[in-house]
Amino acid sequence: MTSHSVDDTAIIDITLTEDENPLLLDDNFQNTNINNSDSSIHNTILIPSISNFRLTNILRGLVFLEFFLLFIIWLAGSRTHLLIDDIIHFHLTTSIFDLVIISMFKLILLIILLTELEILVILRLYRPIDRSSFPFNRYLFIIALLLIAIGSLTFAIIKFVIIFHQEFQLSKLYLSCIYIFLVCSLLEFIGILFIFPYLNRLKLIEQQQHEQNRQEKQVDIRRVFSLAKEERSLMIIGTFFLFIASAIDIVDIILFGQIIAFALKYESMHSVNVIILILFGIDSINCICTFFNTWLFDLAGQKMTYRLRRNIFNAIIKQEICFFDENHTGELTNRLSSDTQVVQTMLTGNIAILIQNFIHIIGSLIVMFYLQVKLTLVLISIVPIAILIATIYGNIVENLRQQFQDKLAEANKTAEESISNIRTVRIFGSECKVIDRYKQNLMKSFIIGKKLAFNDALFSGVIGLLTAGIISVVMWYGAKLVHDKKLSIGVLSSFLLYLIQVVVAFAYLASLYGEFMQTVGASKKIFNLLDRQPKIPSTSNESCSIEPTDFDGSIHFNNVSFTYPTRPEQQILTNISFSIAPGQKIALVGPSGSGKSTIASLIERFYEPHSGTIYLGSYSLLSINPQWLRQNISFVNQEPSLFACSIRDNIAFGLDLNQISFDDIIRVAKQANAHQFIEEFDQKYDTLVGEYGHRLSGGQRQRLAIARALLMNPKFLILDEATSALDAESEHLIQEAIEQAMINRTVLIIAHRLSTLRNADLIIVLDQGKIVEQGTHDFLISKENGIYKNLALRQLMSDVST
Ligand SMILES: Nc1ncnc2c1ncn2[C@@H]1O[C@H](COP(=O)(O)OP(=O)(O)OP(=O)(O)O)[C@@H](O)[C@H]1O
Repeated sequence: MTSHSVDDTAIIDITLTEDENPLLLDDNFQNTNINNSDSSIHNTILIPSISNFRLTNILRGLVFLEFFLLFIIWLAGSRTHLLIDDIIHFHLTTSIFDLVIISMFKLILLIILLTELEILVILRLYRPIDRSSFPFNRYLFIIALLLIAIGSLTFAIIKFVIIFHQEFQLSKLYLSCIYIFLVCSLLEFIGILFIFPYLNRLKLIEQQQHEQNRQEKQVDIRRVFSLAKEERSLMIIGTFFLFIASAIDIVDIILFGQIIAFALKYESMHSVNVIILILFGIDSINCICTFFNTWLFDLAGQKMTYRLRRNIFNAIIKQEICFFDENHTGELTNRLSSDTQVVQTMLTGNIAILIQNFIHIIGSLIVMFYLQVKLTLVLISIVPIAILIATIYGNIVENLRQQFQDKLAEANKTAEESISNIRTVRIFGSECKVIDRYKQNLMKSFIIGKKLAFNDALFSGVIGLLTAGIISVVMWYGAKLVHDKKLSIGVLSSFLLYLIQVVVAFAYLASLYGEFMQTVGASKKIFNLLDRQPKIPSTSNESCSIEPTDFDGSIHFNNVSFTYPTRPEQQILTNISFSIAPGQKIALVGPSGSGKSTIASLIERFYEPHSGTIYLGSYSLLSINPQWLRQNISFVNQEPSLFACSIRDNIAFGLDLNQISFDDIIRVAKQANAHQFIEEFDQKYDTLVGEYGHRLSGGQRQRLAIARALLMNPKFLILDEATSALDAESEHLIQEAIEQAMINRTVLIIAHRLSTLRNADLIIVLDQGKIVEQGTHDFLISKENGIYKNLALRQLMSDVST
């Protein structure tokens, strides 16, 4: 495989055998260019957004530079016989041939592994399920890369330590080789540590390319941090206090060491007293700084979450109706509650811990180098191994944690569904069934939870063991130095306290990694929501801003066909054409599922037709301001849902309470025959209706919904089965109200009770999404074998039998 660039485009050439090539199986893969040549197939994948300045290329360049420099210095610095001498009489302290050889192998291995890893990640993206095509896991590649980097760094440190303490002088060229090798090994190690986030980023870029129609922005670290952009100043001031507090932690240890040193001298307590006083003084400052940094970071967190939740809610509410068909309510509310919480914890709480531990590590290492160079070098040579183990294990735990969250979310969905449908559950006596279903789903999360508990404990154990190991090694070496009279006990004590601080800080950082990955996951979901542009706008924009002042209530359907996006294979409406003249009363009838409510949804622009046009007056529905549309077209749907507030607020829901008088509310309630039952309640119009209006009867809910629609004073009124839940008396009263409300407006009624449609100007009969008959009641009833006539007869017979 080779990698090169064309303008801003990176092309990755992949040579695979026919069996191995997963891309060949993917019909949808657009940018694959396949050239057959004998037994191998040469594919070119075009990836426009992968920069040449990517981490893998920087690492490739670095190992190449390292080898090149070492090789040149080795060649230039040795005369031919010395060059051979360096190989034949190789010795760790005097030869540099080993560095050249290691860097050469490193060059070969790193280039192969990095390249293979990149291919693996990119290919897997296109065949995420077919794991059998990939014999190697990407983690294996990463482990191999890390082992190489750690091996090289450890070798560099050992060689550095050994030659640094030998008696004889080494040439400058020789020393420069050691320095180059050490610095490059360190940079390579750091670079490889970043390979995980890099690969995730690469994956994101690829996903973006692959799903071009989805407007997902790349979630990188910078973007996650941009969430707390407005709280930057609070966090900067907080960091200032944090910096002082952390610096005091470091100074504290110097003072502890001095106290031990003075105490060991058995002299007067004066010096100890002075140091104790200083210690108390600076620790008091430390407490004040800790108060300020905790307060400022927490405040920033609260502000950020407040803003983020508001923005997410705005984004959710503006989405088109189809979005809500596709997404579960529980998942969306989860974005608002737990995902924002995860981001808050990371961006404010954990950032403070990160900065504090970082300062502890850097500050402690500086002081440790100052106190004892050799001992610090021993520590530094062990720490990378500890980081490697902690990182690998941290990833395993993190994967489990992710699985646990997913399973728990599934269980929550079941619980939420059962609770919100509790009446249906009770009617069918299905309590045991839903309890069992919840238990089964919960069990799945519990099984992973058990593994997680074990692995969490093991992780703590591993970290503890590593800590103990590092402390033991450094203690042993420190004790040896004290024994050899090369180090004082006071310095060793301070050194050990610093050591503990460094090790604890590393342990914290290792545990933060998992949380950070969780934050990236949560932020990705948040950004997907924030970035998502509704496919149907809910407010006006350039394409839909018309507010027809001359709208007379007429509507025209011209060859409209439609399928629901969530069920694209089922055609719901086919070539529907009809016109509703101003002030007409039109009825839609037909068997259940024939598409009547769908027509109403299209007029409300909940969905858009796949072909054909709907006109309001002389304007296409798509060009009209959606807010204007909702003010002029009211819709009372089959299952009117109310909000958990007062009757008055429910009736006034679509309008600003300051713009309407209480008299208006009473007037429409009277029109909808709701006034009488409202007056019978103790608190009348202030009566609370409960969640979804469950404290009212079905008929009462419908009458309130009609009153709510009438208050909007719409030019066009849609009544979808609006009288279905009423008894004969109420239905009669409602019919009267509707007759009244129809004056000066156009009405579209969708009703099964054909007897209520006698006075309709036009009845449109639908069957399987097509208009099969239309005309007045008398016309349709006179048709031999007509669908309407059959429906009417069937209804008449069932009315007689009941
Ligand atoms: N949100 C949706 N997503 C996918 N399919 C839907 C959706 N809403 C309705 N459908 C399907 O569209 C078809 C027409 O439904 P619609 O509600 O328009 O029928 P209807 O004539 O009003 O029926 P009814 O008289 O029983 O209310 C049905 O097959 C239904 O399953």
